[in-house]
Amino acid sequence: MAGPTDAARRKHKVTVVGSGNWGTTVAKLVAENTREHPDLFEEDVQMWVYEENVTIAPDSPHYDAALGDEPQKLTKVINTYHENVKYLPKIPLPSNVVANPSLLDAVQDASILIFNLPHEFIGNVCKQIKGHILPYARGVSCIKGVTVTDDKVELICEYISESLGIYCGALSGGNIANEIANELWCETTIAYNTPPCDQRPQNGNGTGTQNGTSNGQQDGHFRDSRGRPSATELTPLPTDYPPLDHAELLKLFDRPYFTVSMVSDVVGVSLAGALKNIVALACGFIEGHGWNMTAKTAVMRRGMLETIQFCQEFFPETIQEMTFWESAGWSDMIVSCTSARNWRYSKMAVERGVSLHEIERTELNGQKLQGISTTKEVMGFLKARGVQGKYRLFQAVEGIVDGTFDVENIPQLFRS
Ligand SMILES: NC(=O)C1=CN([C@@H]2O[C@H](COP(=O)(O)OP(=O)(O)OC[C@H]3O[C@@H](n4cnc5c(N)ncnc54)[C@H](O)[C@@H]3O)[C@@H](O)[C@H]2O)C=CC1
Ligand SMILES: O=C(CO)COP(=O)(O)O
Repeated sequence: MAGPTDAARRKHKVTVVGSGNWGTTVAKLVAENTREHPDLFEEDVQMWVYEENVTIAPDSPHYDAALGDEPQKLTKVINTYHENVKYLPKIPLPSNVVANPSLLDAVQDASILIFNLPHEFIGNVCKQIKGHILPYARGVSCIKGVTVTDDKVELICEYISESLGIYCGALSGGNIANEIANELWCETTIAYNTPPCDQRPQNGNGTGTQNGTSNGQQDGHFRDSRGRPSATELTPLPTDYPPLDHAELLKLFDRPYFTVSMVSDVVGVSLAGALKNIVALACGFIEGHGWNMTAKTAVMRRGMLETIQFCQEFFPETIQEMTFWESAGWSDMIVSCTSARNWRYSKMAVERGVSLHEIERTELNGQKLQGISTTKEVMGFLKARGVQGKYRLFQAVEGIVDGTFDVENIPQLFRS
């Protein structure tokens, strides 16, 4: 059947759910791309902002003497000055990033939902938007973390898929938001298995997927990221929209300063991104204690082994070891253990002799350390199964966070 003419085509409306350091950066790069591809995407990108009041410092170019230090709504400041002065200061945003304090209004009619907020808030967000999104919306989760419910560990993209009844892929990589916002080159990984019901014939050669990403299921029924059947029926993307496959996702996310690799291993990409935050805390503790790069590489190596072990033990169905050589694997491990927030602030905690919670409260200005909750969640899951002893580095990190294990004893973990 012939598709719609260009004139009759709808375009994808893109919404970023979240506006922290990474949320705002991703909104920026995606908005640059929606401008460059008006045939595929609506130009404006909605960015849901968890509304709060901010005060503009007198040395800021946006300081208004008439208002002085009177608090202003963050959304209003972003839409007026095109800058997220709290979570991504000094980075000009394209004017087509539209900050929206209403979650339901921001997601309304969006066919592409980019979830990008600390993982502890995703449950509440999904509860609020369930039933208020397009049934055929598609998601990409940029969130690094897991959800642990009823003694089960779930990938964030899986959780989103199941609670909203939509397909959701995962974006993760060695990505420091401030560097990418400053357009310093890096790469990332997107795992997205185009649902069979969305696949369109392309150039007469069958489906439009690359890299053999089809999950092999043709009836429109929803399968989770591990290929398991679910009772939920996935609503196909209507054919008057442009297709949404790897080629279109590259057009949405890839920038000259942000190189995207598309893969199919949603489990590996998601878990590598979540678990490296535990290892990053360990590296910060190590360095805060006075050890240096050689000690950190030992911890990174051990952390990667425990990460792969965790994936193989609990998610054996689709895990692909090559994923750990993608940006989502070793690149993220290295950058997180040498220059990201979980490393930086756990180092500071040891240097100052205060708890990580205290550092998060006093130093991060509203930003979150995902490693703290991920350690607790993952260890809770391992303990419920009685296998915590097989994950000695993760266990030690939990002990250090709780004050029951001394950083000094980390080398003992490496002695058989
Ligand atoms: N910042 C970075 O360099 C990178 C972050 N990530 C991941 O991106 C995800 C999002 O992190 P960031 O954007 O950096 O966040 P952030 O840590 O910079 O900011 C925290 C955000 O949480 C929001 N918030 C606070 N309370 C909330 C509530 N009750 N409900 C909903 N939102 C609330 C704040 O408004 C703010 O937008 C995380 O999973 C992180 O691991 C991934 C790659 C790079
Ligand atoms: O995921 C990240 C690096 O790839 C960012 O990590 P932090 O949250 O520790 O800054």
